[in-house]
Amino acid sequence: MIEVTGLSKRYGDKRAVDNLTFTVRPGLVTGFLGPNGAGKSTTLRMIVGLDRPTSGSARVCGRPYHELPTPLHTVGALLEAKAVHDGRTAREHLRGLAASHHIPRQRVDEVLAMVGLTAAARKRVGGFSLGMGQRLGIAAALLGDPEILILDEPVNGLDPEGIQWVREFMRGMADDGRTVLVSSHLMSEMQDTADHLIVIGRGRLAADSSMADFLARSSHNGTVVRTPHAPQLVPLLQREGGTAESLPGDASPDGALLVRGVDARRIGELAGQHGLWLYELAPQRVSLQEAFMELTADAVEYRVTHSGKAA
Ligand SMILES: Nc1ncnc2c1ncn2[C@@H]1O[C@H](COP(=O)(O)OP(=O)(O)OP(=O)(O)O)[C@@H](O)[C@H]1O
Repeated sequence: MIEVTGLSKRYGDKRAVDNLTFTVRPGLVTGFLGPNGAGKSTTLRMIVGLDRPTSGSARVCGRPYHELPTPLHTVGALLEAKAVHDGRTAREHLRGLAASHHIPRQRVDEVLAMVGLTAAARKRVGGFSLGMGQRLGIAAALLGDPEILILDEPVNGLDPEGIQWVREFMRGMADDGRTVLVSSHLMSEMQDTADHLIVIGRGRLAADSSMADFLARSSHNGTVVRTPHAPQLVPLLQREGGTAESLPGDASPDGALLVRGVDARRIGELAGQHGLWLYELAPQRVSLQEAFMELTADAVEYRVTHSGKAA
């Protein structure tokens, strides 16, 4: 469990993180999203004690990071590319880390196997591809068999096979009851991976909800309905509290409607009860990208109106 309470960080006049409060629960993959410069990395760095908050607190397993007796056994973090001696091999690098944290040597070979780097254990890290470097970073995070994993952009630069691997790895960790907090710019990737979302904009909390609820709130939701009987169907939908508008850009002779507020099943029932023909009844699957853009655009607009000038 990670508990962030009233967390703020100022750099001079800049509020990089502004009064954030949220909880990251075990057993779930929690996605941490926000536009560039929103304050994600700063927040993650404060959680793992690399940056000091201006105010507020971040606790992992009930304690501030610096009070954890054995931090590597509690939190494993992959933040920005770590400083690694290029001349060392992957195994030497991990053995160094293990030794300084009193972790038995054999754990190094275990984590190398977990991330698929056994064959590269004797290669010098300087010759590693970006993807191998990411795997090595994840191996380092796993050394202490931590309850909590924090991954900042773990799929950056990975090929599709690597992305798939990270996705399955995070799912496995969450299914195992661990807490997984992951930031990513790749919305399609997050949509397939995260159970829960924390979204920030300009350092502030913009959303803290399950993936399903986050998507359900989007105005992009709706059902496309194609019917020659729109004049009869639309009042029926309105009576049920729904709205119907012409589908933008649609030029077909039957005209398509985008219906909101009444689900596809009920639309079909209404049409059937009144003998109205439907040529198409298609619920729209809103993408995380669309829902995210909508939310973060709103946050910016709100701030402009609120203060009277662009913040
Ligand atoms: N050491 C620092 N000194 C001054 N400003 C900083 C410092 N670190 C971060 N910032 C500023 O704080 C804000 C938040 O930065 P941060 O890197 O946390 O955002 P982010 O959401 O991780 O962005 P990105 O997605 O681009 O990585 C930015 O405006 C950034 O310029």
